[in-house]
Amino acid sequence: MGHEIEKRFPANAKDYQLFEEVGEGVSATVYRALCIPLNEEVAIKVLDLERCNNDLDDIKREVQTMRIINHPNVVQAYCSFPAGQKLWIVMPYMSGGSCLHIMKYAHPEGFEEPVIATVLYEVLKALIYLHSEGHIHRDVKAGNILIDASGAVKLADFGVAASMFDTGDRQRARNTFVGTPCWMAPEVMQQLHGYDFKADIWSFGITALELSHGHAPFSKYPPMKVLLMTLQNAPPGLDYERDEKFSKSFKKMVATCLVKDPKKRPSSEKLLKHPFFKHAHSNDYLARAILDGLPPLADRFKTLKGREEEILLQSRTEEDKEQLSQSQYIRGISAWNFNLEELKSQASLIQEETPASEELEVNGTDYGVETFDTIPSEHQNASDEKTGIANAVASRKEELQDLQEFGGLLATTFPIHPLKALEGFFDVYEDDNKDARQNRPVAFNSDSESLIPMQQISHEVGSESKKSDAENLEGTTFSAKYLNVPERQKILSGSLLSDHALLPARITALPERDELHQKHHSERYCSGPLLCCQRDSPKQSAASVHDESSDSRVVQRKGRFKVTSSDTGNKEIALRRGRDNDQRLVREKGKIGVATSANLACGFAASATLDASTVLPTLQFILRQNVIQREQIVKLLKLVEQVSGHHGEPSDLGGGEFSQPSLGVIKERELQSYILQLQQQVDHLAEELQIIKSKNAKLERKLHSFLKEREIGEQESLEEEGVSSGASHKQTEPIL
Ligand SMILES: Nc1ncnc2c1ncn2[C@@H]1O[C@H](COP(=O)(O)OP(=O)(O)OP(=O)(O)O)[C@@H](O)[C@H]1O
Repeated sequence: MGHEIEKRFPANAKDYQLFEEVGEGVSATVYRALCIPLNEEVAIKVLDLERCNNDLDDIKREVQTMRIINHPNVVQAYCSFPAGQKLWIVMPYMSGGSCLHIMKYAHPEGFEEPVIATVLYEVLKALIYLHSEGHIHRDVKAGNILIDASGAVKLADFGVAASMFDTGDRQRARNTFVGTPCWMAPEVMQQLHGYDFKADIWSFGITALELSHGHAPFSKYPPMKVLLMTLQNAPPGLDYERDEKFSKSFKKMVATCLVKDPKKRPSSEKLLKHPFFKHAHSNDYLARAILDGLPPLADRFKTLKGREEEILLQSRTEEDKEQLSQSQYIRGISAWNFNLEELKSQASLIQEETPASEELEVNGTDYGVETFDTIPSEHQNASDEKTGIANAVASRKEELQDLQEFGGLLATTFPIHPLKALEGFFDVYEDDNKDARQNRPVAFNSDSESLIPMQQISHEVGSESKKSDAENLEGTTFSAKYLNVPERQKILSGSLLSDHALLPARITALPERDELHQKHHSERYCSGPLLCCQRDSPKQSAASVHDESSDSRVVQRKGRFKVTSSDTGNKEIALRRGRDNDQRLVREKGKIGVATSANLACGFAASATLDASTVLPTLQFILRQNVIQREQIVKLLKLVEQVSGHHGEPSDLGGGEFSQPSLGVIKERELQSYILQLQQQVDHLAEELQIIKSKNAKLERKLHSFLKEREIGEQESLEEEGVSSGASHKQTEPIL
């Protein structure tokens, strides 16, 4: 089927006519469009690769997953191709839009139970399919549940999906922090033991609550607070009194999904057997119940955006951060940004006012109640105070130094020209920008590697950028506020694709809106990768709109971490959501580059040329890198914990000062996580070995039966020959 689709849908931008914008995510804008040769309405997701903060791995994975999946409840990609600096993904047009948009537009208090049962039933079928195929969706939420005109429900957005069959580095990437905080399972947040498809079951439970109330639990809180609440509160659920309009079986179904221990959550298959889903209705019912009377999707989308902008304007004057978060939620972008100062205040908010309203969301019956106020006794040991402070200072210094060293270690590369890096991956690679490329200082030869070391690039590019790259490589520093950096730097939880990046492609001209976005760009809340970036002044940000080279400020990227530099000489490091924080060294034609693991998975030729002597150092390099990355992540997480005032280790310093776990504890944790990592690697190798062994056994059996068959065949033909020669012999005998 996939092949037929690819054949049917042309992979060329000129065969499509873009109409209105119908959706916007962190990384993409979605348009209604017409496939001209087929006269078929489609949706086109347009990603700006040059400006996209997403790893190319993520994009490739998204496209790859969308292409191979084939299920009525999952949005499949018809085809994908680059168009200019953008990547277009052509897919079925779901004219009802997302459940989130329908809800925000017409059902702000949530849907009725039969509607919820119907939607969730279909989503669960999608999850059963995905899980059976080895995929974890990792971003199940109302915003990713799409409905078409006939009421058919499909799960969309594979931007952060992972494969259970990933091995090695990719598999370890499942220890990463991916998803959207409100819907994110605790084990995904903790990153301790990795996670599996049960993470989707948690998100499914949260989505059930979202559809019931019109918003996800904790959605009005900033991300850091959401993380802490999810980890420390009892799981949210339907309240037996407050949610009395909902049936007991619904409440129970939600409660089975929202169990903190993933092992105790049911599989998607098992969940489908829950009595609640007996209340599911047909697609027709759904269309009648929630789509009848709604204006066209593009109009609804415009209205919702308008509302968001109003809130955005208000929040600018009132500094109402929660409203900002809510405004993004309304539009369907679970996108937030926050700075470390804010984290501190958020953390204090949590301590000061654990909200009664959230307690109501707790399924008080089944779960032990853990609260933020509960301080383990070891935290209260006053004698640790002095040591704690000394350790805090020493450790902070050490961390700062380590982080700086880490910055130096980031002399790894990122595809400077994403389209080129993706060449051969999409259905068609249009090198339609050759001229521009020739004039541009990029580090690609026509047939060369897509990935070249940054140092090398800095030699090859023009002198301007040579200088700045060299500077950046030399003097990379961290710039988080509490590490003595300017306040204007912010952390974004999100892969932010700035709106203005897509302005030229926009069909719907909304000058006021665009102006607004330029004006407030720096304050938009974005979801996706955690990203610490420069908070540009409106002037700077406007300049960056037109400055094609602005991306060149990114001088180093390494998984979650991105080191950038600005013209003013400020250096910054970006902390990005590590959808895939692994990188691999690729040797090809004598050059060394660092490629993300999916590059290899996608069959880049480089890996094929490796020989045994290059593999070993490469693997050692990867291992070292991973260990370093992991350590840095753990450190940064700890720093965030300190800022928030919450950590699980001794020394509550009181007096509003940061608490600081002792150096020994930190080292111990690091070692533990390292051991864990090694264990996982060993497990994996064992798994892989097992798979190879069973493949071998299969092949041996096949070979054996083949040889046997051949032997039998030979024997038979010999016998036949013997018989016939015997017969002829017999015949000739009398003659002789
Ligand atoms: N096939 C489609 N038909 C109609 N609308 C769509 C379609 N695909 C996506 N949309 C709309 O566009 C929005 C953004 O799309 P999508 O979620 O794929 O982008 P994204 O950048 O990956 O989002 P996210 O912020 O969740 O990472 C969706 O929430 C939905 O409202």
